[in-house]
Amino acid sequence: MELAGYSCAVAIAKCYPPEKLTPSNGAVLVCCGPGNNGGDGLVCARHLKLFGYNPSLFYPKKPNKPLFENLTKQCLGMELPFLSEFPGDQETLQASYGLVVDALFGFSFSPSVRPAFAGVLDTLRRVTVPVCSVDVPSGTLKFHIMYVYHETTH
Ligand SMILES: NC(=O)C1=CN([C@@H]2O[C@H](COP(=O)(O)OP(=O)(O)OC[C@H]3O[C@@H](n4cnc5c(N)ncnc54)[C@H](O)[C@@H]3O)[C@@H](O)[C@H]2O)[C@@H](O)CC1
Repeated sequence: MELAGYSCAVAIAKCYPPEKLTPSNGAVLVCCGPGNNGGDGLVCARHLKLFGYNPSLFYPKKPNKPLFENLTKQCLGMELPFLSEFPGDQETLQASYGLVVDALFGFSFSPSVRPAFAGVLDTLRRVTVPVCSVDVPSGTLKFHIMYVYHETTH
C-alpha cells in the first residue's frame, strides 16, 4: 500500500505538476473509499503534500482498523485537512481543486454503488479537471484514467 500510494503520487507529479494546476495553489481533492483503494489514497495524499501540492481528503467511511487509523493519523500529523462533507457540485469542486485523486473503489467494487457514494461518483464523472484513479476508475465510470497500480500510463 505504501508503494502503491507513493507510485500514484509520483505519476501525478509527472503528468500534472503542481505549478500547472488551476487554481494555482496546487489544491488537490483526494477521495478515499472504505477499502485498500482508499488506503492507497491516504498514502498518496501524504506524498503529494511532500511534492508541493495542497491536498485535502474526503474520507467519509473510515474503517475501524489499525491500518487505516494509522494512515489517517499520519495524514493528520502532516496537517492534511479532512473534509466533513463532499465539496458540492461540479462547479464548486472545479473552482477549488485543480485535480482529483479517485481512491474510492478498486477491484473489489461491486455494483451498484451505494447511496452514500452515488452523488460523489456522479460529480466526479462530470468534472473537467483531471481525475486520476488509483488502480481502476471507481464504479467503472469513464474518467481521465491513470492506471498506477501495475503500470503507469497517461
Ligand atoms: N490486494 C493488494 O495486494 C493491494 C491492493 N491495493 C488496492 O486495494 C484495492 C482493493 O482493495 P479492497 O479489496 O479493500 O477493495 P476496494 O478498496 O476496491 O473496495 C472495497 C470496499 O468498498 C466497499 N464497496 C464495494 N462495493 C461498493 C458499492 N457498490 N458501494 C459502496 N461501497 C462499496 C466495500 O464494502 C469495501 O469496504 C485495489 O484495487 C488496489 O487499489 C493496493 O493497496 C496495493 C496492494
